Amino acid sequence: MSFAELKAARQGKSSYVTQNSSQNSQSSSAAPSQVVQQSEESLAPTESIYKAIPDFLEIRSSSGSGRGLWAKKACTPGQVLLVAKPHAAALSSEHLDTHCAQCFGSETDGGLKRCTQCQIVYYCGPTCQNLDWVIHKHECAALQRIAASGETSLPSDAIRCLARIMWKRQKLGPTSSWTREIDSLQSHNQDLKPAAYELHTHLAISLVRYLGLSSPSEIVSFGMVSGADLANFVSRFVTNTFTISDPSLMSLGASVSPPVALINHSCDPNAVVVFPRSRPDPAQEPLMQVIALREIRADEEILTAYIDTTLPRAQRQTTLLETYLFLCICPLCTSTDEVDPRESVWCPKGCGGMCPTPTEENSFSRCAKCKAVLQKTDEVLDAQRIGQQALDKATTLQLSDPEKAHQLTSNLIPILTSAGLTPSSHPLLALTRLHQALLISALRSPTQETLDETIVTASKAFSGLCAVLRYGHPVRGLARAELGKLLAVDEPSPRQPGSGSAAEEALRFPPSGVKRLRLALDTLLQARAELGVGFGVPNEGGQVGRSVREDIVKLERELGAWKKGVSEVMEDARLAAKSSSK
Ligand SMILES: C[S@@+](CC[C@H](N)C(=O)[O-])C[C@H]1O[C@@H](n2cnc3c(N)ncnc32)[C@H](O)[C@@H]1O
Repeated sequence: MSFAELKAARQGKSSYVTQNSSQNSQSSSAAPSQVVQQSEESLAPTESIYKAIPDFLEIRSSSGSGRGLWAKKACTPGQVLLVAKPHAAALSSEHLDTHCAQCFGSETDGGLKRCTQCQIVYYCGPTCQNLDWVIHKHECAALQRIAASGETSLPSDAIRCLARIMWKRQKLGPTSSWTREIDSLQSHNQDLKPAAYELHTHLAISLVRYLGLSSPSEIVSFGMVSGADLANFVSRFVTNTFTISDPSLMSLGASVSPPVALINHSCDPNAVVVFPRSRPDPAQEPLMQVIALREIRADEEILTAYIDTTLPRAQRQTTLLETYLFLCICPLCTSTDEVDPRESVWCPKGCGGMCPTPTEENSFSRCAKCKAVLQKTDEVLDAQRIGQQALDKATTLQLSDPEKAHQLTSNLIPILTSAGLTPSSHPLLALTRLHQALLISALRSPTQETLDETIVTASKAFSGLCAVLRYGHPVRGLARAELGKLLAVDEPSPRQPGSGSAAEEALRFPPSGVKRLRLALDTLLQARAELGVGFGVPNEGGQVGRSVREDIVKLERELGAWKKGVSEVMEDARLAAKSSSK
């Protein structure tokens, strides 16, 4: 449900206003002394083919993290560093009938038309269908083959993306710059651990089945000579694949872009990869953009985060090691700070400081500010354990059984909060964000209570995110925009005096009446500025930034009308007082 629909749903209720208005710079994880600049002469032939890389960036290699992209000149927050259309992209199965398979636009942008042959993929219209036909003609046959075989589930987005690369590779040939860029992606095929090897083998087998290959020799037509080539190809894909997201960061599918894949990882990144869809051109979308999150110095490496950096260090490192085969030594992973807000508990004495969350191995913990020792370590450990279990379960259930998922998040959040976990601490932050998403999707005809509960949850989630993500991060900007939009949905009548002291009333959150509208406006103005960084200054916050700007205009109008209403009432009162005194 959109916020506009939500606002419309709330308009059934008499509206207060309507009545009155009659209307730091981080260093790279690679050791600088080991960085080698790749001059044109020293570049391997494949490395000079990245046409998307602008002049102010260059490829350099380091012994720690291989090739990477480095800034030759200083860059500013919100600067677009790199723009690239993925070499290949595939929608995940649940979005095949809600998004265009070519430009990834959603059905809400306009009606979608189904491919009459496979009846599985959809397009915005003939333009997108024609643009995609060169690859879809193979895909269409493969999808029809799958349907005819009686298979009930479709191949995953990973398999469909891999197949799209294979067909394009077959069309363009092994010497095209497109294929050379794909072939230059890093592969970890030689160093795979058993679990990863199994995953890659499974992917390769599913791919061969989907392509309809019946003998090993058929692989030759794709420019590969052996099964080892195929294994390498799959390994390259796993190491270099990107999730395509919509402008509100909902995951839509998988993609591969060799120039963007040159960027190495940091858990405290100086850049992000987004798909802002600011002025969508069907031939160019889904368009990836790498945006600077902060000032980047000349000779500093561009680093993005491959994983969710709101997670604690151990979880981040496990994922990076399993999927990308490296041990992260970024500043966040090697920090010796006493407390990481991702793993923190409020001071037991209430001084406002934080203690590191205790662990099974080390249960001693004390406040970093006043040094008070944390006593209830078992309670914290239990809360974390059951919180993680509930989070896993609620995440799995959120689409199939949202009520059950909501029950889990509602029950667990108070337990974790009373154990003292801070809003930015894992798994409390993740549970709060999930709770917020579940509340929003259930807000069809909200009551004042459900709306206010959603606003309180959104505010807690936002404050947790602010402690762990730097200003401008798109996740933070979107959370701020969501909070502002929720505050703008309604402006309940000011609460009657008597329900609390004036001071208590002033502190109540969310506020009521015009104070709520002012807070909404203020939050949306800040969200617009923050989205402007995370989605790139020239993109003006992307699609969400655009809708925030529209909300701001409406709110300013409402506030203007409210002010006018109040001054008219005051004037009437003044005139009445004057005439009665005569
Ligand atoms: C998407 S690629 C990045 C480009 C890659 N360095 C190259 O040479 O093509 C991901 C791989 O780069 C390496 N890598 C990325 N970030 C790293 C880091 N912070 N430390 C060490 N290795 C890293 C890992 O081998 C990882 O699997």
